Amino acid sequence: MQIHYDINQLPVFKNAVVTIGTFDGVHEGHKKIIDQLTKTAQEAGGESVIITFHPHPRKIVSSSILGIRLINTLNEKTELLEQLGINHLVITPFTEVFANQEPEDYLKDFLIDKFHPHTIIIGYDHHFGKNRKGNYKLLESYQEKYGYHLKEIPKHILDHIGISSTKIRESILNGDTTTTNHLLGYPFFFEGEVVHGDKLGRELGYPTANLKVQNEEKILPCDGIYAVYASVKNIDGGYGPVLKGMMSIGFRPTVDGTKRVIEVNLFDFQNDIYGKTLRVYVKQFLRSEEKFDSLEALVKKIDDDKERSLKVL
Ligand SMILES: Cc1cc2nc3c(=O)[nH]c(=O)nc-3n(C[C@H](O)[C@H](O)[C@H](O)COP(=O)(O)O)c2cc1C
Ligand SMILES: Nc1ncnc2c1ncn2[C@@H]1O[C@H](COP(=O)(O)OP(=O)(O)O)[C@@H](O)[C@H]1O
Repeated sequence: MQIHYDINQLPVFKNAVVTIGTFDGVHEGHKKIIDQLTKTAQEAGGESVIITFHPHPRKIVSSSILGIRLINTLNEKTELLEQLGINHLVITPFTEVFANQEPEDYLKDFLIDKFHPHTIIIGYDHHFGKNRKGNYKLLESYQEKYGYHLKEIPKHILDHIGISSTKIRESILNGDTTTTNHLLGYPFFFEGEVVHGDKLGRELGYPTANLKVQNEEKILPCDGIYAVYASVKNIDGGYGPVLKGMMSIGFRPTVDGTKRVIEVNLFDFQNDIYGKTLRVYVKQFLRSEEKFDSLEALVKKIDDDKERSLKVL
């Protein structure tokens, strides 16, 4: 997959079959559209092209959803799309100027001039251009003039997809790992830098890598204890072996914690990984955080968490 960040330096696409969307989560619904994209491209003897936007358009055009948290960072989305056999991913900078183009200008100056599409695959309710005035009908009316084919993604599929993204965000925030991972088609994951904590973990017999998540847009699971898989990121950007472990997110009431921390204890692991990045795959919610009367009681519960984790991992 070729990734293009500069829309003024795009190659000349061969019979481009294009679809446009944010694809947050790259979930099972998105995969249906992408299947159709790659199939159509094959039939047309052309290249499959996904046009996506960054930052998320809703951050630019809708002040009410400024705080929207995303299932994937841009890098994660790119990585997931890469696995789906698409030829080109075009990451279009979504600016106010871009958002305020007249729909006809967006069609001519952006879609036609930059992509010369053979086919545009689009949802019946897709909107574009200033005040979201552009729609499927407008694309239909220019079909002959610009000579592209148009394929509509039917309502029932789009409804399903819209519901999925919202449902996935809700389920992540509710600790419903079963729904999250089922709709995504893969375990929800995030990354954080391993930072120093209170050094109590090792005394309890459970050292925990405390994670600082850099990307403020990334949605994170609700407070609680989870069974997880995790991989340490290498300097070259690759990942080490997948390890089993358990994660605690919360305020740690037993030790009178005052800020939310995310910490992971890895099984059969002894390395110093301060400063490294850890990717965590959130497999299953185990329980909510509790306040224990003693550290012994906490450790006993963590022993039990480990046993339960090993059963589901
Ligand atoms: C699997 C697991 C479960 C935990 N459950 C709780 C809990 O229910 N209540 C709580 O106060 N702290 C809980 N903790 C947090 C511990 O109190 C924490 O690991 C300890 O304070 C060590 O912190 P440190 O890494 O900053 O040294 C849990 C930690 C882990 C790894
Ligand atoms: N099995 C393990 N799981 C998690 N971290 C480990 C493990 N073994 C060693 N470590 C290292 O120990 C650190 C955690 O020890 P801990 O006493 O909890 O200190 P801190 O309070 O700084 O997190 C981790 O950041 C990591 O570098």
